[in-house]
Amino acid sequence: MLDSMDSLKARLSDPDLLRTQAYLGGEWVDADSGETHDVINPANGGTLATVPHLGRAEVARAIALAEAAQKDWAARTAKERAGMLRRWYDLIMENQEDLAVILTAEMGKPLAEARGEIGYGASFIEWFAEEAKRIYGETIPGHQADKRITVIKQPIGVAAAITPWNFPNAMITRKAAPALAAGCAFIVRPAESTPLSALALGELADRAGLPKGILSVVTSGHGGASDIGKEFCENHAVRKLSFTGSTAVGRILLRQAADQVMKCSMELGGNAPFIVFDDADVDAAVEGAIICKFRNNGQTCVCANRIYVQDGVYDAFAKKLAEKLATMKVGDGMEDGVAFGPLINEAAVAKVEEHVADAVAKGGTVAMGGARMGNDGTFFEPTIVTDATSDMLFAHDETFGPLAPLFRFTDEDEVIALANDTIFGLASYFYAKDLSRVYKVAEALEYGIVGVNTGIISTEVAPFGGVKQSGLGREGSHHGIEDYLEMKYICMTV
Ligand SMILES: O=CCCCC(=O)O
Repeated sequence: MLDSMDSLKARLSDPDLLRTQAYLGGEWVDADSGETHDVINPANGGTLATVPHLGRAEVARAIALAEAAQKDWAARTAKERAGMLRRWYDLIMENQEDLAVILTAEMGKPLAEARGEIGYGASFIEWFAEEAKRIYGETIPGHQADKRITVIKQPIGVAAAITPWNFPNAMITRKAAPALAAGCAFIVRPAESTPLSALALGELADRAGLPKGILSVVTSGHGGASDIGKEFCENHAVRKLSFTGSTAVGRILLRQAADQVMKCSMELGGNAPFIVFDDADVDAAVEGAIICKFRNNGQTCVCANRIYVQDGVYDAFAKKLAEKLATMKVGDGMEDGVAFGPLINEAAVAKVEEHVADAVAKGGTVAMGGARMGNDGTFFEPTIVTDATSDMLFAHDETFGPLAPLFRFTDEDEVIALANDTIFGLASYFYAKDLSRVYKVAEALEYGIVGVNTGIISTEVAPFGGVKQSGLGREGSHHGIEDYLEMKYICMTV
């Protein structure tokens, strides 16, 4: 059982990957105040490590070091930057198992899923190492006979990021890789519950030879995020902020960043609809729903939050979903065969409980699960609520847990209106076979991402991001590097 630093170290082939100091300008440091905070294993409540609780002063130093290092980094050839990123990628893949163990220990997702996240996270580094060499400019025919116009793209400068606990590796690499490939310096404040994965990435970046100051990992505990967020937003050297997390926090950061007109990328909340039409392959839809609703135990911004099933297949879908879920094991993510780990903390469990109780009070039926499990850890049964209706909390609020509410619908226009009836617009999914329906529905859904006959939409090659209050900007794909670049137009008289 991983419930202490010693037990975690003993499980690693390379215990030096377990870093417990912040990585600031290429050095491993403690907080000026000496304060630390604990990193807890959600599967058993054990303390895995303590890491520094940095304040604004240390973060300001990281920013100054980043600013000092960035111009040299940007002046290197794209090939040089790409080579270093490629070394970082190789080291991550060589250490995939250890990184997955660290990730499972601090976050809870099953080890197989953690291995998948390490591969997914690394894929952004591989991808953007290649994209570094394709930051092309433009020539534009002059507006006068003696004019020549060219457009070049340059790194924006120092980029800062605040990342979430649910993907402690991939949400860092998806931001760091395009930033570094573009020639920016990058500082990340990882979530307070999952700093160890971030620090391990820092260790491997160091081994890959990234120049000092180009990457910093600044850790802090409860309450520290808002201080660090303020430093990121108020420090004039920071020219770009990228955030993945809740819409509520995203709004605060956007307001703060407005004072120095900082470029922002925001990957915020979702409330993904998952629609199963009568003409769908129901078995495929059940498979898709399991992956999409229960990935990371429902704790993913692109997880289905509302499952709409058409009358003709409603009962069959509900039955098959319950049968499949009944075969899947809940437990400590380090154990073999576990499909669903613990939720991240007590508050997460309380939210699922609240959504179940609210649904029951409003006429919903708990067809499966519905309760927390055991006395230790933060485990919750995979849950299905049938007879879900639009007045229930989960219709408008992301549950972020293993609760699948099944809404019944009859008509295509009706379900599109229901699916779009939210302030969010990140991911959506539907299952159908009729080709004209597929086109029509895909176009009508007001979301940045639409999965058609698939429950998995995440890949480094596609632009990930939302519309409405789900965010600004896109991550991944060839578009993902643009957020870290500025265009400069040069007008020349010849
Ligand atoms: O919660 C959001 C993390 C995004 C995970 C993904 O890339 O699929």
